[in-house]
Amino acid sequence: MFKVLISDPISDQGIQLLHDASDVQVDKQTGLSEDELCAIIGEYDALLVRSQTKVTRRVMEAGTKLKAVGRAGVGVDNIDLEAATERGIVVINAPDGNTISTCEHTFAMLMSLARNIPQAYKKTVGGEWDRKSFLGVELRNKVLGIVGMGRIGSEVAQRAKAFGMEVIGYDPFMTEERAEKLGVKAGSVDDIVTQADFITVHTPLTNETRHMIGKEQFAKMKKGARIINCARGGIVDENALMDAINAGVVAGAAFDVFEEEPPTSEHPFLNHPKVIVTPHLGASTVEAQENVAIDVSEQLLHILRNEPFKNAVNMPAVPGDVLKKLQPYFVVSEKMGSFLAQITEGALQEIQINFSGELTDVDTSTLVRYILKGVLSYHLGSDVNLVNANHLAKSRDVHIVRQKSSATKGFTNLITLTLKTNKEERSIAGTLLNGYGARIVAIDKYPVDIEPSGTLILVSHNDKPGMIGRLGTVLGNNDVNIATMQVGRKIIGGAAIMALNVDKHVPKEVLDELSALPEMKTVKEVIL
Ligand SMILES: NC(=O)c1ccc[n+]([C@@H]2O[C@H](COP(=O)([O-])OP(=O)(O)OC[C@H]3O[C@@H](n4cnc5c(N)ncnc54)[C@H](O)[C@@H]3O)[C@@H](O)[C@H]2O)c1
Ligand SMILES: O=C(O)CC[C@@H](O)C(=O)O
Repeated sequence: MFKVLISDPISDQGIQLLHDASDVQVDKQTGLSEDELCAIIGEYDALLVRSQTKVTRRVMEAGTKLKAVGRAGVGVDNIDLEAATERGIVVINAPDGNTISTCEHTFAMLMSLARNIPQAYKKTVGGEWDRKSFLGVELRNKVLGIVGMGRIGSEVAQRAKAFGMEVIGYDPFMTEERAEKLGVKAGSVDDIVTQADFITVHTPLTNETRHMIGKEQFAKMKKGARIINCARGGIVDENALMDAINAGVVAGAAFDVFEEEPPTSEHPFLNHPKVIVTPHLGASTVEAQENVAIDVSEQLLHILRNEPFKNAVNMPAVPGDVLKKLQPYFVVSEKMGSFLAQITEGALQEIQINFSGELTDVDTSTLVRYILKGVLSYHLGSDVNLVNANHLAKSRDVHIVRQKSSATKGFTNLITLTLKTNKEERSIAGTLLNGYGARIVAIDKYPVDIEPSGTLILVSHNDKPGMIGRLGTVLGNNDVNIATMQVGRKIIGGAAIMALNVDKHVPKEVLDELSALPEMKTVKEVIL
């Protein structure tokens, strides 16, 4: 008999499947502290949670029989995936079940914002018949900017079109063809902030998306724009938004999610007449809660019964002998993918992966997963893992070309990656040097020798005297210390690159100052 613990309020209809299973005993205990959960989790084969239960490393360690953790929802921010992977615990989620509810909540917020419904309701029930203060705006012929055109963003676009809105969508994975299929105009964040009357964000929270709608974007924003966030707190900079509202640039905002949840009673959104809020209710519908509970219950049953399952968000099992050969390449593979994603511009179309030398004789599909994880995490954040990396690439029409060749350019092993986007094609090669660890040995076919770790600056420029000095002066003036530096060129005076390991994160203003130097082409910061 398998024992399943449900530790958050989850739809009873959704978990009926577990109740009906003759080989499963279901226990429900909600509101447990970490200590209380640790004290009982040792008896259970599976744990089913929503977002309240924090499934920490301690909980995983106490769960000595635990085979699976199921999250009835999308975000797995409350589950320590690394600890689960280390202990061989499969973590699954329900990525599709609450898409429509969250999309509809976004629209409810958008319309409430356009017509001041919460503010008008408050006054009316307070006894005031105020028909002057709440002049709204129509949606028809207005521009909606959608940042993040995944599951929810695409559904929002479809509904906006039914309201006669013009939609501009931005997503690094959205090609012109997909935009056309969805009936939206593909634009940049800049296009959205300068042209949109309503802006809604639907990305995960990653290093790249944190504060992606911030001070700089509000400074360029179309006057009177309205902002909606039903994705994750922190994608829109809350302080910068308040300043923009108070300065009269932004006409109003509707937020379901906050940088800190729940927000404190002093949070400026809570009593501002132009801001409307809900307590993370995007997925709170009968249907969504039933859907996610059904999806996750089905998969938990498969895992417990040792049957094939889907929606795993952590690592697949790798046979021991293969693991031994591949393990030394895991980190370099992922870092190479991340490196290349960070320096390549445009919508991703193809990833070419070539293994040579001693890597030609082994099944490298796990390394492919690490590479894809590195590439895709840059855009999709912590939602990407070794189990779903292939699927995510495929579902976004990213073509993966795997090759093996004997040409090693003198190295015992070599991994060469090429990313093709709608704007450019860039490549890097990396190796594991016996006794010296991982090295990037070529960038766009320029030979280099770079340790893939920490913070790097990658510069493309024209090979002219004085370039190194000018760059060093700008970094020195801004207190950025250079640890190592590599210069690569093919011909004297031609195109060249510089790669620098620096001791700290380089502020955007400093990167802009470097980009403005004569003969510079591109300057990118890479964080590994
Ligand atoms: N409020 C709620 O209750 C609720 C419910 C469900 C989901 N969510 C959240 O909504 C968000 C979207 O969920 P989804 O199911 O549509 O996810 P999804 O993975 O289908 O879509 C996210 C999209 O964001 C894009 N993206 C990543 N980085 C980007 C960037 N820098 N700029 C533009 N686009 C970028 C990705 O390419 C992807 O297409 C997630 O943060 C999710 O956790 C909130
Ligand atoms: O209501 C919930 O369970 C959170 C929903 C949402 O944030 C998710 O990530 O699925």
